[in-house]
Amino acid sequence: MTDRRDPDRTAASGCPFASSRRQLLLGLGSAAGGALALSVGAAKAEGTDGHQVTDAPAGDSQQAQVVPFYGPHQAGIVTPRPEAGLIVSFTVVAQTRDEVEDLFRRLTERAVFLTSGGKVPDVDPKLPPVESGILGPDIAADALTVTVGLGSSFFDDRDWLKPLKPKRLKTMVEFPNDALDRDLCHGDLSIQFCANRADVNIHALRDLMKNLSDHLVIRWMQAGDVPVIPPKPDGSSESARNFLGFRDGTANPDAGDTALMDRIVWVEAGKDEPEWAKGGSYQAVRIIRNFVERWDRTPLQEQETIFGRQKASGAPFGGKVESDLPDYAGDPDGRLTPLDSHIRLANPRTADTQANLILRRPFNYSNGVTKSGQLDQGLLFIAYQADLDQGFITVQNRLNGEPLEEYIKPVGGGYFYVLPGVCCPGDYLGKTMMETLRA
Ligand SMILES: C=CC1=C(C)c2cc3[nH]c(cc4nc(cc5[nH]c(cc1n2)c(C)c5CCC(=O)O)C(CCC(=O)O)=C4C)c(C)c3C=C
Ligand SMILES: [Fe+2]
Repeated sequence: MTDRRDPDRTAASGCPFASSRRQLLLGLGSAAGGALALSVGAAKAEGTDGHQVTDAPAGDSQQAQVVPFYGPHQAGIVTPRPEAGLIVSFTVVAQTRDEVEDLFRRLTERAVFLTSGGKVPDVDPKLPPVESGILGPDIAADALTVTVGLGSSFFDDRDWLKPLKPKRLKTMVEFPNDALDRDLCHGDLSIQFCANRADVNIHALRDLMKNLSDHLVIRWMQAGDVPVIPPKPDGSSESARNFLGFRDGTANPDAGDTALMDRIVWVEAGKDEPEWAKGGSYQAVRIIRNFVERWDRTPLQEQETIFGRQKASGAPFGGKVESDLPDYAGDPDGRLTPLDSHIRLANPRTADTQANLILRRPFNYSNGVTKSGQLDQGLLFIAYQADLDQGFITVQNRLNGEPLEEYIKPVGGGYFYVLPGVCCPGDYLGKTMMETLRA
């Protein structure tokens, strides 16, 4: 276990987490492996950012799982990915400094309650119930995380905020294979909900909608899920499959590696970003439809060539198991792994392209059927990086024109800046930003 405390924060913040050990997440080999640590009843595990995953005293072990809200970074990024995900994009009505501060304070207050769980207060039956009631009178945390990001328009539409905009935050523009539906794109504020069950995410959303209706209006949303696969008896783990039948998450950077996450995911002090943004991260969201009927009629060999991996095992060509590494240096002409395969374009594994690593946290989605009778299924792609240009945008530009494009169509999404974490009671989301303005 390594102690990688951030000396700046430890000294300056006085926050309780700052002096706690930031252990590696127990048994966490990858983001997918992390999900295992959480779901398979690890009574207590600590993420790379000081978020301890604990079991609360009541409820069954799954429902009682708490991913603490407080920490230098928001939870829901390097913390284990549970089964259900939901991204909601909002238009923010709040305009003035006081209104925006009120939004952040109340959003923080609700997120603290929802992510820790508790009892719904009784109310005079002549009044409307305090909340939806869809989880019953005892709210279980169920590993819920609530991760808040801000879109470019949030800064652009408020003159007083323009000077504080994160350097690389911009409005997502169309890539060549995109067919973006503007009703499914962008937004002032994003909330990523992740939990063991979809109804926990919906409950949290309903709570925020009820309590923050004066500040937030939903623009679009997309839910998804991904099975959490328990580790094998020998301790090894396998990634869940996407709706094209391939294991997805295999080569994701290790979310348990603090130094790596500090380099590729978190905006740190000293980078050319506003000081307030330290501890945050860029979030790229893409709703990518999969043409599954066409895919299911494509020969297996062609499918594998498109991805550059074996479908059954997830192993790279020439390898046996999912965790084997592809050897591109020994295959410069792409005889084994085609140069235009998805994995080779996404990560050519050269010294230079180490700067383009991203942390993926995708979910599969199924939205029923289109008007023309095709299954409307795909990938809710979510990725985090310290530098949006070097990360998602560079990787997507390398993927432009890839053979996989015949089977996928990005239709929505957006870019957001995930706010730094909330250290402790009294702190609130966006406080560093708001205090910069008041200074
Ligand atoms: C711009 C970033 C990426 C988009 C968009 C994207 C879409 C997408 N991916 C799959 C399926 C797989 N992706 C895999 C690996 C992989 N994908 C990206 C990036 C994007 N994918 C990266 C950086 C990597 C890792 C490459 C590496 O380091 O070797 C894989 C292989 C297994 C894995 O490592 O996860 C699959 C399968 C789909 C279906 C999709 C859009 C619908
Ligand atoms: Fe991919």
